[in-house]
Amino acid sequence: MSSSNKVVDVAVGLIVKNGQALLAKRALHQHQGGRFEFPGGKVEAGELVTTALTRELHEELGIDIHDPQLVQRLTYTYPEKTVCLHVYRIESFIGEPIGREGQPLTWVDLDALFELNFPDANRPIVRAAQLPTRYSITSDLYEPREAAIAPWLAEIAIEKETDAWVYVRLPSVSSELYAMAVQRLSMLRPDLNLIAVWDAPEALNEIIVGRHLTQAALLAKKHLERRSEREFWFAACHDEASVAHAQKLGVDAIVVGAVLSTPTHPNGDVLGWDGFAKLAGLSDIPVYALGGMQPSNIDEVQALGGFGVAGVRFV
Ligand SMILES: Nc1nc2c([nH]c(=O)n2[C@@H]2O[C@H](COP(=O)(O)OP(=O)(O)OP(=O)(O)O)[C@@H](O)[C@H]2O)c(=O)[nH]1
Ligand SMILES: [Mg+2]
Repeated sequence: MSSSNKVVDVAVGLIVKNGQALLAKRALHQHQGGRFEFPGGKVEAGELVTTALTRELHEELGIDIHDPQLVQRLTYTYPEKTVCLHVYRIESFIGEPIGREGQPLTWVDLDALFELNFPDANRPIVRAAQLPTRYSITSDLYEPREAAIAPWLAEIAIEKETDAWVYVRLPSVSSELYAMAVQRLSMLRPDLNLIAVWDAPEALNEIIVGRHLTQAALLAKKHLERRSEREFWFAACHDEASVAHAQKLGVDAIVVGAVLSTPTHPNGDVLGWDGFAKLAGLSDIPVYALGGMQPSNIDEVQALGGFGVAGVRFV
């Protein structure tokens, strides 16, 4: 293999403060010059990726970072070279960032990142930057009829935190009733980022942020057609084959479980923490842990290579 075929590992910092990300502008003479970038740089031979991240952000910005969280590993082939961007979210650092190499810096609202000119590899980073660390799931209607929507809404209205991402999971209902429930929830709680089941009616596209594939639907899917760049796809994965397929398909994040047994699924197949760590390690995209998870499990989940927690009842 000639050296030009080698994958260049790059440590990339998604530095977030007050809902904004720190960007630099690449110099014109650089690869993908003149475009915005997330600060970072090449991993040196024999260097740990996190060591490279700490070094690069110190060299480029003069800051010392704490507790970087792996978001994704993104491989992209440019005409000139192939890069693997190891993207870490950083919310804690010491020092005020300055462009120590003369590069201009700016803070940009996370949802405005979609509008900017980044290196071609970066589109998935912009989407991943929007993802929450909590993936909330609804309980089902108590029975599959319209009258059950009102009490269901009342529960959700008090249960879900402001701006939560909520997967509307109603396995028992028809698609008409499903659409009605999602529409009414979106009117009652316009702040929520609603995720519909993968085959929900197209009429919901205006009010949802994305769709969720069950593992069976994921495995049956050969292509993923994103309706817009801002449409997020999630998929449930319970084994290695589904984790691999989700990545091949290009979904944005996966929900892996069941990590622990729960009252609602007492006899289901349980991965345990070891099983979760194994699947999370195989994933280059963000992984949510599902099954007996609470927001307080986030540190444990992230220590095992996960990104966030998923669950029906967060307290
Ligand atoms: N830092 C950074 N690099 C990116 C991004 N997206 C992307 O494709 N890259 C690519 O990753 C590669 C390495 O990044 P870099 O040029 O920052 O490397 P570096 O800091 O070590 O710079 P140097 O080699 O000029 O000293 C470049 O080919 C660059 O185009 C991004 O968002 N941030
Ligand atoms: Mg750099």
